[in-house]
Amino acid sequence: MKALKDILYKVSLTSTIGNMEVGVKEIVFDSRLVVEGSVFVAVKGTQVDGHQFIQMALEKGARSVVCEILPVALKEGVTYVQVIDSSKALGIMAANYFENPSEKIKLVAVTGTNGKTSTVTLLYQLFREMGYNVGMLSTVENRINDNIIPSTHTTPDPIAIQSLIRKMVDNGCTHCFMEASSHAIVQERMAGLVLSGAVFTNISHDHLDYHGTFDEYIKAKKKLFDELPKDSFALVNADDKRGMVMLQNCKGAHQTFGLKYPADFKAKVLSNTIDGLELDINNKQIWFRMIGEFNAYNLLAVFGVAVLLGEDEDEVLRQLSKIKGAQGRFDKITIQGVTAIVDYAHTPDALENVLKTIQGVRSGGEKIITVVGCGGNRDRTKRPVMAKIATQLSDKVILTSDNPRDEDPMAILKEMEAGVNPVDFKKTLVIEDRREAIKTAGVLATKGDIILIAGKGHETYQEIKGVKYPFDDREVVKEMLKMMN
Ligand SMILES: CC(=O)N[C@H]1[C@@H](OP(=O)(O)OP(=O)(O)OC[C@H]2O[C@@H](n3ccc(=O)[nH]c3=O)[C@H](O)[C@@H]2O)O[C@H](CO)[C@@H](O)[C@@H]1O[C@H](C)C(=O)N[C@@H](C)C(=O)N[C@H](CCC(=O)O)C(=O)O
Ligand SMILES: Nc1ncnc2c1ncn2[C@@H]1O[C@H](COP(=O)(O)OP(=O)(O)OP(=O)(O)O)[C@@H](O)[C@H]1O
Ligand SMILES: N[C@H](CCC[C@H](N)C(=O)O)C(=O)O
Ligand SMILES: [Mg+2]
Repeated sequence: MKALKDILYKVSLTSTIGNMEVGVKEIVFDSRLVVEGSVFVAVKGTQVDGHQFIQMALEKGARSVVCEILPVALKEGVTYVQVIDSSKALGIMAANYFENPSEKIKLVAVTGTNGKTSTVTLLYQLFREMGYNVGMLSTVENRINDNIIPSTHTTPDPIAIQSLIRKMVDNGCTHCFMEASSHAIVQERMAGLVLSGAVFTNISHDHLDYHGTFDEYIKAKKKLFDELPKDSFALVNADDKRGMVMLQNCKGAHQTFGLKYPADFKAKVLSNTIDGLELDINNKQIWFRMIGEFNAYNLLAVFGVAVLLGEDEDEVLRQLSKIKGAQGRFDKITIQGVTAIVDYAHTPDALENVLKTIQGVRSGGEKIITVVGCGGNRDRTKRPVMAKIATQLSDKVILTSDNPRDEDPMAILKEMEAGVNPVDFKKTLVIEDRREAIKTAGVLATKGDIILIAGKGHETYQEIKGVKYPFDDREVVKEMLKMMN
């Protein structure tokens, strides 16, 4: 068992009371999960302050406490450690507890509003194809080589991150690709990790419910780059005007990718069809199975990371062209001439990109029918914007439920409807039940039409009032397309 003082190595301490040699069985930040011999870390959360639960943690057998504010009454025999920032301490303690696995692996984090899952999945698939043992932490799933570990967050809590990376190292992984959500960065879930590099995909409207303002949201992303070590790389999208902001004061090697502005990793789109993309990268013409300009960015970011990690350019491009990408991202199902696309676009920017991509690849007068909703308990400001984009860029739109969570689905739909221009009322339907909405799209479609089902991608549930009911857009689409036969 490790001693508390070793687990606190590199943590900024304010004061300590009691025996620092006390053994630590587990690090716990939720009092309900305390086991005998744990150290309880009291974290100020978004809902409650973990300091309230110190007493409960001690009753359940915690032998030491790490906190920002010491309790008024101290318990005999307990070690109390006061720190400046408990969330940060938690990350560093988790790293020490698991013996700093991120120092033994090439760890690359990807941040940005859209494209994180797509980029880390492509990286994971590419490095697997190139014969490496690889780990991945993503919204869809976590992986240690071919072993799948279900994912609960885009970026898990620090204990889960460190324990997963420990397992990766123990299983011989040389690389790990992970998503860094803005929530995770602000909440210090990334603390204690040693990164070989970080990637910035783009930034647009999302999560303002959490960050308050767009500036705060940008700052959250920038924090990842501010904290990069000297021997790492910072690879940013040169075509996103915040790309350069990420690089200000960043100690990592500055690297850029893009299609428009001068960049270290640059490409030209030669063709963009419903079957794939042809890009010119360094005077080599390569065909990829991914669709849409946004995927050109993801592919370039992946190419850049691989080259910066020392891989051979030609080999990377050869292997990348075979790869199929992440689940639920532009997933295409075609039956009887009708194409349905299931996509995780759940932000205005992503929805606009996907619809413009579909417009760009359709060959003639086919209709675009879009089924879309917005999640409950999440950023409300995006609701009217997404409805507006959907109606402006489609021939027919069915507004429906996403994950209503604790909100009234019809109230969410009203907020979406408020964004629809009067001229577009005629093409807009509101159907609360998502299955019915998807099936109605099938009824409205004729041969050649393209149906976009946006917002839930890979998700296999629909969350309503705390219950996750089984629901998979891809399965419902298959039912719908069969029904059309
Ligand atoms: C809003 C948010 O981000 N919350 C995350 C946060 O919880 P919190 O600190 O706010 O929790 P809290 O309920 O206020 O509790 C504060 C502290 O008291 C402790 N506690 C609480 C109750 C008790 O009885 N005893 C006790 O000790 C809690 O364990 C916690 O340490 O820290 C937890 C541990 O890391 C996360 O699990 C939790 O994610 C919640 C479930 C969540 O839904 N998060 C979403 C918004 C999220 O993180 N999403 C991003 C992706 C977003 C995107 O890009 O799309 C992600 O990375 O997944
Ligand atoms: N580089 C990109 N730029 C803009 N849109 C993108 C990009 N890559 C993917 N998208 C669109 O955004 C959607 C979400 O992509 P992805 O899941 O890769 O993003 P993410 O950043 O992981 O999202 P989340 O924060 O929810 O985990 C995709 O379904 C696609 O529609
Ligand atoms: N990681 C994002 C995903 C949103 C996906 C969408 N289907 C929704 O439920 O709003 C979140 O939790 O905000
Ligand atoms: Mg993701």
